[in-house]
Amino acid sequence: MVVAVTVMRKANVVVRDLSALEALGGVTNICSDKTGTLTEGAMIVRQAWIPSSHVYTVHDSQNPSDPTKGRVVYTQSKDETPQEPVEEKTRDFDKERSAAVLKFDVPDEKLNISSSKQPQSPEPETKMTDELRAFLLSSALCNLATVRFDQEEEKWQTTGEPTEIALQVFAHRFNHGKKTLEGEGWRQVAEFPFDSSIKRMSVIYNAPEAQGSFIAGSDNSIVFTKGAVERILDMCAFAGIGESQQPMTDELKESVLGQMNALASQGQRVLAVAYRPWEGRFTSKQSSSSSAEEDDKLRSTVEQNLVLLGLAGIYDPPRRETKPSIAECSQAGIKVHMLTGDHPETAKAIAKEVGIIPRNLNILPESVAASVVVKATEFDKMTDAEIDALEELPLVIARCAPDTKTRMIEALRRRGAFMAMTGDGVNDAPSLSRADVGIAMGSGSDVAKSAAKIVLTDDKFNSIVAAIREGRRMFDNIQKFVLHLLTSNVGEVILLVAGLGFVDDMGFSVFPVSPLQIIWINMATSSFPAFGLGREAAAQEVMRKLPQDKKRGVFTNQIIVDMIVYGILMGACTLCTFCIIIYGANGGNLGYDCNTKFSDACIPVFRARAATFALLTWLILISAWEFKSLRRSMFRLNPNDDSFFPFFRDIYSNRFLFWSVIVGSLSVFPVVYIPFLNTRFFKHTGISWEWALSVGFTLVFVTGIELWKLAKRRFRLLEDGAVQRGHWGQGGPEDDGPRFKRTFSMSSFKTWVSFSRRETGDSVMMRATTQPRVAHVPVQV
Ligand SMILES: Nc1ncnc2c1ncn2[C@@H]1O[C@H](COP(=O)(O)OP(=O)(O)OP(=O)(O)O)[C@@H](O)[C@H]1O
Ligand SMILES: [K+]
Repeated sequence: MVVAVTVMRKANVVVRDLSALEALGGVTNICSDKTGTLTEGAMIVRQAWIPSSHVYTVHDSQNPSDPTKGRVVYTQSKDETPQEPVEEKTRDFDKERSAAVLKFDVPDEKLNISSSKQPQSPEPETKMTDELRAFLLSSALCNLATVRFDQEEEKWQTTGEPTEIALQVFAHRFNHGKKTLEGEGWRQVAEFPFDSSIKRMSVIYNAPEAQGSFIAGSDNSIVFTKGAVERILDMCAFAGIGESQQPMTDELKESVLGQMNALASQGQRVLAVAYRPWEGRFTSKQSSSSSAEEDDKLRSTVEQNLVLLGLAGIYDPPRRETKPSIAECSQAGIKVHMLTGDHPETAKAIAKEVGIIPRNLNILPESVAASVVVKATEFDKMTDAEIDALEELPLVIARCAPDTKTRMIEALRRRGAFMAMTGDGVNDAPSLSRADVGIAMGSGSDVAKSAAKIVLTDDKFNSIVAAIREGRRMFDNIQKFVLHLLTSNVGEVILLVAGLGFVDDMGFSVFPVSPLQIIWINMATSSFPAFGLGREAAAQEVMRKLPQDKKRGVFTNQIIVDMIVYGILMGACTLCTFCIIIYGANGGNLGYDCNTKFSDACIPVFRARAATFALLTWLILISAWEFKSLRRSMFRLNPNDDSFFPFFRDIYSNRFLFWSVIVGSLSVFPVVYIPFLNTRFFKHTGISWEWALSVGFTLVFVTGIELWKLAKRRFRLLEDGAVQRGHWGQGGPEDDGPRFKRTFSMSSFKTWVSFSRRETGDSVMMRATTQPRVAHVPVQV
């Protein structure tokens, strides 16, 4: 366990409760946040849309905190509906988007070379307009993030939330950062902070003399608001400023929402930016109200009759490691759900990118496809019975509130799932403590951290998967440890109970092994190999089998049957050795009072004991090597290793186990031969030809175990459940299109051919509605 915790520290996982790590091994469902966990958490404003005016697009920016990198171009829209230019952009952007993931870590020099080679875009460079200025004012001022150039370190430093940093950096591109503006005389008079349940934030500013007049009268304060589009839009009465200002009609609303969908379906988080001139000066008396209720009332009077200034599309690329980790989960029989505060379209686009849902939802059966992506409001409206009636729980829940997370946990629990839940916010604490395993982000709030059992210092999703692998390894090793312990106990009990039948002339039962021998074996020799088993590395297939059954725990059928089979084998081997020496070689001479004293009459019994003791010790030690794998041969632990005899390398890979077995085996000799000690305490004596029996039966034992393992493999006895990947495997390459373009080989070509054949025409529909495709992943073959 301690070993495991140190390993996990290195993997950026802090385990606050040891049992949590083991529990993680049994997780069947992971509910993950999006921002920062599945994605980089480094956001860039990619597009800004200003009503009936312009679309600004940021190109070639790889560093999310550096406003000097990249260039901004805009597209003038002549039409009233700005749909068209953006659609043009979409193609261009798509290219960029997939590239963005790859580009993020590339050193700047390299990027500059490649970007300078690109033909210059014919699009006009940006010029400042009042509309843009108003948009920037609101983005920069309704914002708690800071962006500054650190002269000493020669790089851009940012603080604050990624969403806000993105907007602040965007404003900096036009020299409209908050610092600059406040330097010009903008003064904040009130703030209504962001809250993830209302998903918006507002501030009130007083403009410097004459500066604010282009959007408000010079004596007025100005309210700046930003937040989730649907919410802000409902509070807007107008869109645009100056001559192009329009009242907010249903039609206009539709068009803005359409615009938002266009941005969101590219995976961008879309924020609406708005403002409102306040009648006269907003005084601090109004803002320093006493009760929370009055605060709310004030807030709702402030946040109404707004003027929409534009939309900002903010992109947060998925982490490169996310998709493979999700695929790993899927192979391990673990489902990944995404619970995000973002808009459904954004959530859907990102979920597709990381492989939580298939790119083509049609490959799912209709009944499932309908509920893969749901909005939290829909989910919250459903009754428990309705949720339980769903064929599958949603994989993506958008616009998620903290309560939704708790409901999801309960729904999962009713289905017998064992779930891990991530969270970072203060109001995630209830769901974190209610989940079977709560995982907090290192960057998250302290409340979340103290409610969670596990903290990810690096926030990354793949660290969760690493922790699960570690949990499963621990579980496997505990199983091996237990099997080792119980097998030796069963063997000893069989030997001792059968030994009651060896009755000497006085009518006493002669012990086939003396009490001190047993104690010596249990304490001195067999405990070290047992610890050694606890340090075994993870088997290759730890992440290819179903999570352990929480109700069964360590005692699976396989462990119980193995324990009985190996225990009987051990008991039989040791009994045979004793019997051969007493009855075969010495005519059944059990001597006289041989349990207590050494005499010439007891020599046969003492010699038989020595041989039995040596054998028992060796069997227990060698079984530790055998239990490195429950199903694979000790002589071929790694099926992919094609060296002729990998035995010594495999055995030596766990040094501690190796040496404890070797030293333990050799310790038999002094124990048997040291005079006085042997006859007086261990009640055995030096032997000669009997060694052959000990060695021979050790070989019999190993052969027996190998045969049993072979039978288990051949007849698939006592297998762990195979992972059924259902309709579709998460994170899989299935819907990535033809894969052979990237790595062309004969076999990949064959799979592609069979894949495209399956995928043509109505066979898709057939598969979707009739036969779920099931991929069997064999376990421990
Ligand atoms: N600083 C902010 N100011 C105003 N609105 C914001 C701000 N940050 C986020 N939003 C809006 O609130 C929505 C949800 O944000 P929230 O922070 O609750 O999501 P999240 O929990 O960070 O997302 P995820 O679950 O993906 O990590 C965003 O989609 C956005 O529309
Ligand atoms: K979050």
